[in-house]
Amino acid sequence: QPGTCSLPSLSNSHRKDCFSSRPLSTMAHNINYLGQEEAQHIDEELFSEYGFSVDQLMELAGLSCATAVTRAYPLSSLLKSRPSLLVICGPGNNGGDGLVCARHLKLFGYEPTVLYPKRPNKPLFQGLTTQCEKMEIPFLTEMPEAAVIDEAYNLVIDAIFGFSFKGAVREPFGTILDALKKTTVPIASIDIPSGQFSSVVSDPIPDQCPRVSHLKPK
Ligand SMILES: NC(=O)C1=CN([C@@H]2O[C@H](COP(=O)(O)OP(=O)(O)OC[C@H]3O[C@@H](n4cnc5c(N)ncnc54)[C@H](OP(=O)(O)O)[C@@H]3O)[C@@H](O)[C@H]2O)[C@H](O)CC1
Repeated sequence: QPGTCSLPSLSNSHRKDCFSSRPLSTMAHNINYLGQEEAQHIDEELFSEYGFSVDQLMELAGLSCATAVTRAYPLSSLLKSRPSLLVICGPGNNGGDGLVCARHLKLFGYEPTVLYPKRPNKPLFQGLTTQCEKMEIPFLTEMPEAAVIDEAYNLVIDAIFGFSFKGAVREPFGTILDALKKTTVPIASIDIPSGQFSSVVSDPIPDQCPRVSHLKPK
């Protein structure tokens, strides 16, 4: 749902300045999203009943997210001299969506940098990583401090965890989520703010605008 905005959660004026240039009246308010189990069932159905493949859905998800970023944060609206973005990718399919998103954002004229600390040993993710590298998208070796992120990047794309996150967060992602919570640049979350579905994590990444979910609203 590109452009979906939880306005009451906007407490920071800097973040607000960077939000979509579209009028707020065009944004959907009060949408109820699918829960974790429901989302996982739809996922299974798409694979088993409709014959979609993971890479097919991931490519669509990543492209949709990149397109939503171009609408919410057009190049002309960015505050820094370079169109720099930090894409943080987790170890599952949400992270794969992030790699696809980074590739398309580069094609759209942005300068994404990727942090991908835990890489699955699977051809799909290896291929997505190679494609980013071939497009000269830089990969960081460690999570920068919050102040460095605020200084260097216009926007963070949170592709850390989607609907399969559970339990207490394990390293290195605890440190990464803690640093993200201290940043003041906008964070655009792919699918859901990381940590949201956990009954253990009491403060997931703030639910900011835009949340780019490719799951249907209830
Ligand atoms: N529905 C669709 O059309 C599509 C959705 N896609 C995207 O995929 C994610 C869901 O992907 P999935 O791989 O199932 O899960 P996640 O990316 O959310 O996370 C799984 C990895 O996270 C690790 N994990 C889980 N909990 C923790 C924790 N507490 N601390 C640290 N790490 C955690 C987990 O590790 P394990 O060790 O438990 O294996 C996994 O590595 C969905 O949200 C969409 O964004 C696809 O693109 C396909 C289309």
